[in-house]
Amino acid sequence: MLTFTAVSLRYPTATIFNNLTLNLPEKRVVITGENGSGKTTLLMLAAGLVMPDAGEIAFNSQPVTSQQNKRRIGISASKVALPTFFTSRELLDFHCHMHQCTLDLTMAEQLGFSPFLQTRVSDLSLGNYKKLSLLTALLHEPDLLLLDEPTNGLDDDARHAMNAILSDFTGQLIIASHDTALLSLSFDREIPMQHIRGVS
Ligand SMILES: Nc1ncnc2c1ncn2[C@@H]1O[C@H](COP(=O)(O)OP(=O)(O)OP(=O)(O)O)[C@@H](O)[C@H]1O
Repeated sequence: MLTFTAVSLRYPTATIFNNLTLNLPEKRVVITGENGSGKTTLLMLAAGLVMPDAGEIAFNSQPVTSQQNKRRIGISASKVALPTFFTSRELLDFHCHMHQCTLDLTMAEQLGFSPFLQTRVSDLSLGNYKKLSLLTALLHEPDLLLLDEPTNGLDDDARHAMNAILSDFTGQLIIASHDTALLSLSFDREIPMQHIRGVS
């Protein structure tokens, strides 16, 4: 279960969260909202990649920044940039080394990514970069998977494959999206950002 307790975050231009308390016990959650409403920021906080000014964010009762949770959490978001100097395969090897997992290329094959494993990350097309980002979120079999607009940039075949992969995912899944129509998934809870920020 993911919990935000009295979380505040202010950027120079705006207060994004003000004393937000939010419990997410549901397995499959989709967060909706217009551009700039704070969806990505919420996921970045949940991944421990953005620090709140105040408050605590925990997964299964431990801070998301704990060593144990770093291995349990997977995130794919455009703001999480991939190192460009690796080939895709090198990056996946490195990722699995860091997360102590064995590299299984089945998902890469499902997403139609196999022909691009030897391509340098800097040279990937937008859609293939997205696939690689999704692979880095998924390969270590996280217990909490945070996906920002997971279908953005994917062609039809890859989108179907992604939906199938996510249907089989057994951990907690939190998706941020302004276009849920492209996700053929059922969710236990849909929360508009307006509501999250309104109750904060
Ligand atoms: N590092 C930052 N510094 C200052 N402001 C930021 C920073 N990151 C995000 N913001 C601002 O915070 C607000 C929320 O941004 P965020 O990216 O979380 O929205 P979003 O709902 O994911 O948007 P989109 O649907 O366009 O991806 C925006 O006004 C954005 O400009």
